[in-house]
Amino acid sequence: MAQAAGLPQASTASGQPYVSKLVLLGSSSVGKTSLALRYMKQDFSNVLPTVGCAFFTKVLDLGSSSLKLEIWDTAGQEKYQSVCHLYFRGANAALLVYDITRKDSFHKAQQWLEDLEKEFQPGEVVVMLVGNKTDLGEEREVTFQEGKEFAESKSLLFMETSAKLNYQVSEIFNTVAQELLQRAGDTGSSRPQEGEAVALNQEPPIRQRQCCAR
Ligand SMILES: Nc1nc2c(ncn2[C@@H]2O[C@H](COP(=O)(O)OP(=O)(O)OP(=O)(O)O)[C@@H](O)[C@H]2O)c(=O)[nH]1
Repeated sequence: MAQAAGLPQASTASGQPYVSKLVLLGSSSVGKTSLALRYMKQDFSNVLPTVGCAFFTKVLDLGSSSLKLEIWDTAGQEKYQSVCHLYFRGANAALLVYDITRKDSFHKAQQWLEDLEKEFQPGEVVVMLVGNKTDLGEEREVTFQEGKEFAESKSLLFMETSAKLNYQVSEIFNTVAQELLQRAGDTGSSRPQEGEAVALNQEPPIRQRQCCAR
């Protein structure tokens, strides 16, 4: 279904940050909450499964521009699936998270992508595939190459992370934020004019980044 209400837009007045909604999607226990907590609070601890959805905001300073990210951490448990679909309405960006030690979670991330494709027009949302738990390399079931190839085939951004070791966690959010700003037409040299509303869905589909890293 295409977006009806709540079109993904970064509305801003002069001097105000762009505002973008980012949703974390993926199977239960892949580490969505842990990635958000690591990024927001530099913390890693055993967390309880998310019920429904948790919400964080963070203002990123990206050179001459700033972006207010509203991070929506959804519950991965099957029983919350229908609720989670409500949360990704109006999203500007999505992180499709899987656990590199669980093939099933990789397949589930692919299903989430199909759901996003039903909800949004091509290129309307910045999507990054995120393979988490690289610290558990010995138990790996999804190779880096598999993740990268799938991401390339769908023109997604791709990175592997470890929330536990704080490996590439800020990078995933910063890379998505940069992509959002670029799509908002910000060149990094000027702030948007007062009252200007920038639609994030006017740009062509996502470019493949050379950001894949082990
Ligand atoms: N080894 C390792 N464990 C991790 C990592 N990230 C998360 N975990 C652990 O994985 C378990 C699940 O993490 P959560 O962050 O709750 O996962 P979630 O995807 O938010 O789960 P739901 O809320 O059920 O959707 C917890 O025990 C975390 O401590 C990581 O990078 N490495």
